[in-house]
Amino acid sequence: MSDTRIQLAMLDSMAVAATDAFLCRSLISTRNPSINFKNQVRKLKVKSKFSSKVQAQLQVGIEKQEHILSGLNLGFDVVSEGELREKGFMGMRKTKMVCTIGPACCSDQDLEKLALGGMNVARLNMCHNTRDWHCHVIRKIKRLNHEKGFCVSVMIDTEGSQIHVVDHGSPSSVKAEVDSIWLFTAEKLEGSHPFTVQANKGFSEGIEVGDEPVIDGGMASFEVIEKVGNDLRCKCTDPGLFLPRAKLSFWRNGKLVERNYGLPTLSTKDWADIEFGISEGVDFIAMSFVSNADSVRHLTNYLSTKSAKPIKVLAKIENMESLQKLEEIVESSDGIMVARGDLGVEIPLEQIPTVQEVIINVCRQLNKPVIVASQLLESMVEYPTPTRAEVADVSEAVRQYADALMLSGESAIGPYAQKAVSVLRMASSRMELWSREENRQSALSQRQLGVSLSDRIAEQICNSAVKMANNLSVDAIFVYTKHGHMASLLSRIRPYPPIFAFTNDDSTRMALNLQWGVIPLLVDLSDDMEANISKTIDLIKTKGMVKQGDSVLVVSDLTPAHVTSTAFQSILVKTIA
Ligand SMILES: Nc1ncnc2c1ncn2[C@@H]1O[C@H](COP(=O)(O)OP(=O)(O)OP(=O)(O)O)[C@@H](O)[C@H]1O
Ligand SMILES: CC(=O)C(=O)O
Ligand SMILES: [K+]
Ligand SMILES: [Mg+2]
Repeated sequence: MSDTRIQLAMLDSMAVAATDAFLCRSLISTRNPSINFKNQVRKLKVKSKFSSKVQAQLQVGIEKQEHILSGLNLGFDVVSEGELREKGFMGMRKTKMVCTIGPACCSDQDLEKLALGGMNVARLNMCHNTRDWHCHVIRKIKRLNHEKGFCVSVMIDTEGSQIHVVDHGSPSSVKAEVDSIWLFTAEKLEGSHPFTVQANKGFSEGIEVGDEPVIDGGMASFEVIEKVGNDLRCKCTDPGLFLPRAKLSFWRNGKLVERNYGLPTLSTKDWADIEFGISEGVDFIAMSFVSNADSVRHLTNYLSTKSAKPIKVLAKIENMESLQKLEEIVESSDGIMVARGDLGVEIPLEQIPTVQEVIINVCRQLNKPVIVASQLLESMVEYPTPTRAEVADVSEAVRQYADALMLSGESAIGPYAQKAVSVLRMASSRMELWSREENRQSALSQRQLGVSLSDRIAEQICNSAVKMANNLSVDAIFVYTKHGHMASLLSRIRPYPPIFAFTNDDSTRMALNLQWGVIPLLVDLSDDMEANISKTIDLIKTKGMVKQGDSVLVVSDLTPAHVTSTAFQSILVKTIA
């Protein structure tokens, strides 16, 4: 073929592929400046004449590549970049947001709006819907990340073994009146059976006449008046509602009947869901109804052998056993969720706020990210504004320094998902600012974190780094990190400035998404720290995001091959020239 014909053929196929963002990505992922789509096209265009249709297609390709390149050079996601431009370093939101994805927010457009609103992690609750449905959602999110420059991590949440209502004869709620008599059974009933509730198998094991079944931690209460086989005949003592999948707990003499249901933390279905999560490359698995550290370690070990990419395991604290073994569970996990929905079924509601604070503090002490979940803006499942009490609750979680806040039904089934996200965003930004001022003015030292971690050198370096960053009022902290270790140690101290975590590991980037105050950025890093620093500062400068005189504090956990001692680690303060 002649030169021109080869070029023509190349250009034609490029034109077709230009509309395919996948090619753009692969061009970029080579990070090879010689394979620059625009230059290639420009070079070829001058020599050839093409139809306007082909020209237009090429232009789409160029724009797509430039859009992606503009973020990828610095690994910035479009949301963090926009926030930095708009609000400056100190205005960046520190508290992360997790949104449960459900039928009300699963279209491409809905997901994009949530991502634009600041969703850091999308949660898929495997209790609901089909694996196929979840698969579609995960792929949509990954596509959005790739094509539109977002950085949304994916979490699946296991169903776990819990006693709940399977069928109460209605797709919505059913009222239980005082003194009405109900049959609780594990048998599946065909046809209409008023006053009958199907629960899952084994629900009545160890339950006696006189015990009190409680629905959703107090939505309605009953008394067992007769036990026939495995069925319970019950009288309603406190009227209320059965919601779909309502949770069931049993009380005796004012105390929760603690039962070993004989059910494993992970059921056969959960393991199948975990396999699904591995094959779809999720970033987090939230494990429901954890009762000891062994089950967490078991899953972690399993994932380390079965999954090519690291998947973080989050243990959900939602029953009495997990509270009793809190420290060992926190230590064994990669992070924690305060699952207040089920927790409120097992402990008196008035204990939730203090238990939440204890869990958050233990997590910070042991350097694990922590999510506060359930009912944060519950009224927004129905209404477009939250109650004042809900805003106060969200603000309290932010003041307590939770890493992340989670929406459940507010995003999954409510019509006001984006509004709920913006309420979280605004309430957290406001409280972050307030706490910072409050800490500064009253010189209140933040809760002292004791020396508690195995890597004491890195811990002390990060403690000192944050103290310096705060005292010197630097504009940002830059940390260069392989697995996110130093980034999380810095986050743990909750510094005033934001933490820009530069990593060349995509899994690290996605995992850091959950951590307080960390903006994870994907960049090529070398063994040469000086080069890494000047490269990233130059890139940020090129984008006009820093100005002369801004200062950044720099730390790193990257150890060049020729250095063997951790004493290499040091703290630098750079003023932008
Ligand atoms: N994928 C989904 N498909 C349909 N409905 C969903 C989905 N995800 C969530 N929902 C709905 O949103 C509500 C709240 O969601 P969420 O999963 O957070 O609560 P939950 O079921 O109480 O959580 P958990 O079972 O983990 O304690 C659920 O009751 C359910 O009705
Ligand atoms: C989130 C969850 O599982 C709960 O609150 O129970
Ligand atoms: K769940
Ligand atoms: Mg739960």
